[in-house]
Amino acid sequence: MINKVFSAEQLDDKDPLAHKAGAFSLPDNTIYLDGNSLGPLPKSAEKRAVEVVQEQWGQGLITSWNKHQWISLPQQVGDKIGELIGAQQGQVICCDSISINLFKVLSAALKMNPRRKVIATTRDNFPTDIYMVQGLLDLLGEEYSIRYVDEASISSQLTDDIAVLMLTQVNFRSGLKLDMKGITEQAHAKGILTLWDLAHSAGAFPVCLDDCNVDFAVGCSYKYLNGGPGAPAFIYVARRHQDSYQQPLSGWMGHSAPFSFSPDYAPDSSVKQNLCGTPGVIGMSILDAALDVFDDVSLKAIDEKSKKLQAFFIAEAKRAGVLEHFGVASPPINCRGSQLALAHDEAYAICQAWIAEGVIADFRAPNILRIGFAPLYLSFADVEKAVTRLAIIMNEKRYENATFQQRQSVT
Ligand SMILES: Cc1ncc(COP(=O)(O)O)c(C=O)c1O
Ligand SMILES: Nc1c(O)cccc1C(=O)C[C@H](N)C(=O)O
Repeated sequence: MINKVFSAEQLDDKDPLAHKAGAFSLPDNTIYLDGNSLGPLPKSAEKRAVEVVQEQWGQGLITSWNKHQWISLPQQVGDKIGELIGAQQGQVICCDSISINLFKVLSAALKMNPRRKVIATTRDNFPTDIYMVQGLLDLLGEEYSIRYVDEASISSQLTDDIAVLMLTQVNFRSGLKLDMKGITEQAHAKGILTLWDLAHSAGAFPVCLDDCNVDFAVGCSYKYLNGGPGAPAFIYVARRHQDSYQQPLSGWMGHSAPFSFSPDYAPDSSVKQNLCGTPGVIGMSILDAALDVFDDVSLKAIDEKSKKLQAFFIAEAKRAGVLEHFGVASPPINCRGSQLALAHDEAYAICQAWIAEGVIADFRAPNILRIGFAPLYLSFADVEKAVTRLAIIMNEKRYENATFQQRQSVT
């Protein structure tokens, strides 16, 4: 896509998103290739954190539930996220974590497809997705089971005993991006409900939940949405399912009238039913402000820049001889999300050596150096510097004999 006719400087000069880096508080002398794990701090979020703590909580006390609309934040933030994932208003709610939301949606979906007893997913799905199914199956008993389908040929493995097909659109390790529209259509043809995990999709490229006729989706906000560590997750329930949807974590915030304090649970008939207990207002307010970064940019432009950054990385890495040291564990650029996986037996040590040189990427077991490209704050000059530093590490084998933290560390 990019042949080395353009320098990093030229590419940065004509980058329509170049100004966006100014919206983030980024540390000096750090090149951040890990926004696919934890996005950096938007300045708008920093400002809101102070405001929500000092003014809304500190001064407003309990009156802020109404005065600052804390009570409707989950819907307000949900709808803002909805705009980024192709969902019309009233179908997305911000709450809890992906793991908890998976439990809610899976339980509800099984109830909606009662004659079928199988949840299908891929074995290489992110572990929590699989663990949550395993936990649910324990509760449901032997009648229900999990079935693993091969990521490379999902459609041909869809059978009419499957109740729910739970997939992550972008594989957390390889970056493989699944065909949401095609797979959803084929699942529906077999009477299967679909549940998509958008952890590595939301905020990274255009997602079209309504257009793809998806049934349910979940996702997190701490990666490409830059909501901060442990920021609340979200759930999408397609409008056509909201009447029959019933999730089992029947907390008072999902009640149709929580402040009636009735002893009997009566679920809200909207996506709001997914609320369980009191929302984490501080974290959700910070996320609300963080999402403002997307106000004047399109996901199409973000996707286009991501592809250019990735192509530039590959071109530079080839030129500097870096790629000779690695296997490429990701599919081609048009079949992957906003990340690149490079395989090497010493990937952990290489990642730590790169971090020591000011370039933060990820190691993912067993042997993947995972590189995330977040176009809102990453420049072509950053990519060039990152490759230069990786080339020195590889050519001089600087990762050998170094002592690093335990392999249990996060990156
Ligand atoms: C695909 C996917 N699902 C879920 C999670 C995590 O879920 P939770 O937000 O519950 O920690 C991650 C990463 O942390 C992920 O990559
Ligand atoms: N959610 C994370 C966390 O709480 C700590 C460290 C990393 C994470 C992650 O997001 C991991 C990430 N989902 C991944 O794809 O590897």
